[in-house]
Amino acid sequence: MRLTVDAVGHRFASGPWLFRAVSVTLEPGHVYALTGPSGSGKSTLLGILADWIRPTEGAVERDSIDRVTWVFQNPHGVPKRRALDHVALPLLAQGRTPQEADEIARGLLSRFRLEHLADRRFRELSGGEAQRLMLARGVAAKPDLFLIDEPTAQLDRLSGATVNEVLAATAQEHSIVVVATHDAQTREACTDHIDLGHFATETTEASRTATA
Ligand SMILES: Nc1ncnc2c1ncn2[C@@H]1O[C@H](COP(=O)(O)OP(=O)(O)OP(=O)(O)O)[C@@H](O)[C@H]1O
Repeated sequence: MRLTVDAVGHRFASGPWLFRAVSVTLEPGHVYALTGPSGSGKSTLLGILADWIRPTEGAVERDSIDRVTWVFQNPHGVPKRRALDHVALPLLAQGRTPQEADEIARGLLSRFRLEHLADRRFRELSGGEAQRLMLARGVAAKPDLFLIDEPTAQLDRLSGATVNEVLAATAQEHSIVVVATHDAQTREACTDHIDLGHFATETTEASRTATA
């Protein structure tokens, strides 16, 4: 399994180039931090990796990448459902028995430091707890490509720190993980770093300065 990004560049309609000549090879087992200034195209590049957006130039080669999971800034759960159920559901969908699913889900909750909250309803979780639950659920879904967009952006520093502490737990042997982030601590928690700022073009820089 591998994702090869070859000389990729993107601009929307007649807008400026967000980035050009991005070439990286992403492999399972790694957690890649994708950083860059606001508006540099981090979310756009995630969309390109997921095959939701066709890049203006260049190519993305997907070798055995079928299942893609996203975690967004705002954790979305079912308010009345227990934390445990959120993680067990993808396991049931994979054909696990309810007993197996619960057992694996409890292990994942513990990996993301949520074991004491297994029976808590989603609506009763704090922002940091809810975001950690989304990471646990994402791992349970066993995606080939796991995209995490600004996981700490909506959190205060303390809650954000609890998310950063467990971020490395998303690493899996059979999963490529990419985390778009502004947060220096989130970047530190990842195993690898892709700085989109390096791939900005002069035009992009000029237009950003002009609009700053
Ligand atoms: N569908 C679209 N059509 C036109 N412009 C778009 C579209 N999606 C994003 N953009 C623009 O492209 C630029 C990059 O957006 P993107 O969300 O990828 O940046 P980002 O680095 O993730 O930003 P942030 O860190 O603020 O979330 C922005 O100027 C945005 O307004």
